[in-house]
Amino acid sequence: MSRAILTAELTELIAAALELVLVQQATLDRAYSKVFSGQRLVASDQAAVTTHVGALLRKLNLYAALAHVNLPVAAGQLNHVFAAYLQANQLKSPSIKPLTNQDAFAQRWSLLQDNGALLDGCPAWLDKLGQAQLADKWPAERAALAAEPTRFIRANWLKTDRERLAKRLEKEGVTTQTVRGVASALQVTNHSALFRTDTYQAGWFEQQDAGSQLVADALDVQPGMRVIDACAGNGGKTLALAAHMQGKGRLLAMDVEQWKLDNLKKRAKRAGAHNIETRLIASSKTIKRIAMSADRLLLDVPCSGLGVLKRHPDTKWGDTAERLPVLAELQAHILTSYSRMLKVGGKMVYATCSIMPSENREQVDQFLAEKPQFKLLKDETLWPSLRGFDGFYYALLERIAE
Ligand SMILES: C[S@@+](CC[C@H](N)C(=O)[O-])C[C@H]1O[C@@H](n2cnc3c(N)ncnc32)[C@H](O)[C@@H]1O
Repeated sequence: MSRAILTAELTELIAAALELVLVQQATLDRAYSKVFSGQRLVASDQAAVTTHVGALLRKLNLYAALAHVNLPVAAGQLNHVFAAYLQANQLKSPSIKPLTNQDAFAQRWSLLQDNGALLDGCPAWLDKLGQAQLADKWPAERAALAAEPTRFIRANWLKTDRERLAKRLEKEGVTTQTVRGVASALQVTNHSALFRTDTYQAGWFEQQDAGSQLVADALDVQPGMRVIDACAGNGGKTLALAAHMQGKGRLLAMDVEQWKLDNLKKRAKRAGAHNIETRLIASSKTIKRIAMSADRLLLDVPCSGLGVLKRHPDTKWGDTAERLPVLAELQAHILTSYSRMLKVGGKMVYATCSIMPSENREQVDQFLAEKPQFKLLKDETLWPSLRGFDGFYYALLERIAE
């Protein structure tokens, strides 16, 4: 934990972010942008807010149980949960009273010690799903998903290399270390205001999890190719693909949300990625028009996000469980209908930020059973428990016939 005593100002910001997420159902990103807007906090204070909000949300059910509060947390009970969090982590705030005396609190703790899922901040629906899908593997992943996330950045090869980037960042007070096995990744090792650096403004790096960088690497993109990123979003992986292409060839970034493509364009400009074209998917015709045109195709499909819970713990307390069947249908649809954009001899990656087989290998197997013109070259689940990266899955497939 970053500090033992929280100021009243930080306490207020943390409470405001929690209220936005838990009572008003805002996403965590939205809540942060709202509470930080106009604040001009120093980097360490901003980090303190995100650290505490993240830590509380990762184990919300545990702190709620300690506070004798039921989920979903009602507005009037948020302070009890916050008080339980502070007391459990031996933190103090001038504006929040301890929940109870230490002996009574220790008694509450001791009653929960046998409940592994609760201690890992895992809701019952997720624990059931994880056990059903991952069996013996699940407890280690469940624990890893409750850990504090690591900050990774990707050196933008269009402008620099990893060593030059590390040196320039150090001069701006950002300390880093290289990440073994991920050629473009640096791990940020201090609480620094990354996005306020000149290095960032110059487009030398993007914040991107090391696992996400590996997914982009798996597509084996080369300069001069015709590449499509069909679920590009804000362009995290698009920009990594552009770096592999070194400005040569064409990279088409598509999505169903225009505002995400607009963000992507701004990021591409800063990164110096000039061979990216964006296109909104308005209907199935957008896909049909470019059938069999791509050497490489990335399908980074909408998913549950159950591999990236460290970074987005709010996912556990929203409506993810109810959305799973809808997502499964969408994933199968995208695989089947978007794969037609790939040329014969071309390769595609189907990827998710989930570690659940139902969204991953099972989708790929079902697709291959229906489409013998594709073959699986390899697939991999990036387990959060292994290297501290977020959890991802990718399958590399080749189109072998029309
Ligand atoms: C996992 S996110 C993509 C993340 C992005 N590739 C990155 O690395 O930053 C999935 C994206 O799929 C988009 N999406 C949802 N439905 C879609 C559809 N039917 N066709 C294409 N994209 C879709 C979402 O808007 C979202 O941006």
